[in-house]
Amino acid sequence: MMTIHTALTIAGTDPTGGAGIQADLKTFQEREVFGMSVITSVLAQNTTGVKKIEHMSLELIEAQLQAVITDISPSAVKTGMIATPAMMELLADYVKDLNVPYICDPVMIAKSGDPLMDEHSRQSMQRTLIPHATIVTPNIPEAQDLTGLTIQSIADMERAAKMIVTEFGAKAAVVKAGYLHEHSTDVLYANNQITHLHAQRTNTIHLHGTGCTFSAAITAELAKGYSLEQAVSTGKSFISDAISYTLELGKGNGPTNHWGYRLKGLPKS
Ligand SMILES: Nc1ncnc2c1ncn2[C@@H]1O[C@H](COP(=O)(O)OP(=O)(O)O)[C@@H](O)[C@H]1O
Ligand SMILES: Cc1ncc(COP(=O)(O)O)c(N)n1
Repeated sequence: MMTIHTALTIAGTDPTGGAGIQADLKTFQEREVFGMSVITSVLAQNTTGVKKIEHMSLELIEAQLQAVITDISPSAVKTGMIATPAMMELLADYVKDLNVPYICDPVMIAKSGDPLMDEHSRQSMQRTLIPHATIVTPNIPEAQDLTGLTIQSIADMERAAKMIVTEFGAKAAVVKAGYLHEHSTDVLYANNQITHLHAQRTNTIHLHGTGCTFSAAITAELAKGYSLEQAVSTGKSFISDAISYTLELGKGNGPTNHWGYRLKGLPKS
């Protein structure tokens, strides 16, 4: 019988489909992993920014989790936007007990600059979710916030990735280069080793949901049983194509192309 790989995302929503739960599910589907989702916050957002946020109650989040895990067990689990310390406490117990690869995308602010997490949640993330993570996937501002380091170079990214593992207890960390502008070399620290993930930088404003998409692709590959190094390398390739085969949708900073990976080798518009 065919093995079906499954992945669960626990995150907030984006009705325009570029970020959050929607981006995660599209990515899982593209990677041929059966996607499932638990919604923590409903957002009215689009490519121009976040208009309104409503958090789900802890009871509803837990009821969603129970509904999924008592029926279909996920081969890997990912968290994205987790806005409050109470949600983090609840989820930490679940990700620990699930005992499958856990990908923690420490979402703090949207590219539009809108905050997606309470100010006082930042320390909670370190204490609750990060110690259980198979891999943490911060962008530069998130890595700075978590470690207290100033990150301006690849060497700084290496220091931050190592610190997330050695001081906060995650198994691995990949610090993403998006905010650095001069390159898109991400830095992975896993199994006591630094790896640089290079990709051509695309000159575009359409970067809404890049972090969600990248971490969802890593989740899908870990769900299939690939190693951390293989999963992050496929994730990097997937996000690079999603960015370079841009769709130019929306009135602001548009979404990436979740089927870009399938267009490899074809001319870009
Ligand atoms: N302009 C770009 N060209 C190519 N890759 C990019 C570009 N911007 C971001 N990336 C890549 O997209 C992924 C997500 O990074 P980033 O945008 O920093 O995350 P986030 O969405 O969490 O802020 C990383 O692999 C990063 O290197
Ligand atoms: C629900 C949700 N989760 C995460 C992001 C971050 O997206 P970006 O990669 O653009 O910073 C977002 N805009 N919305």
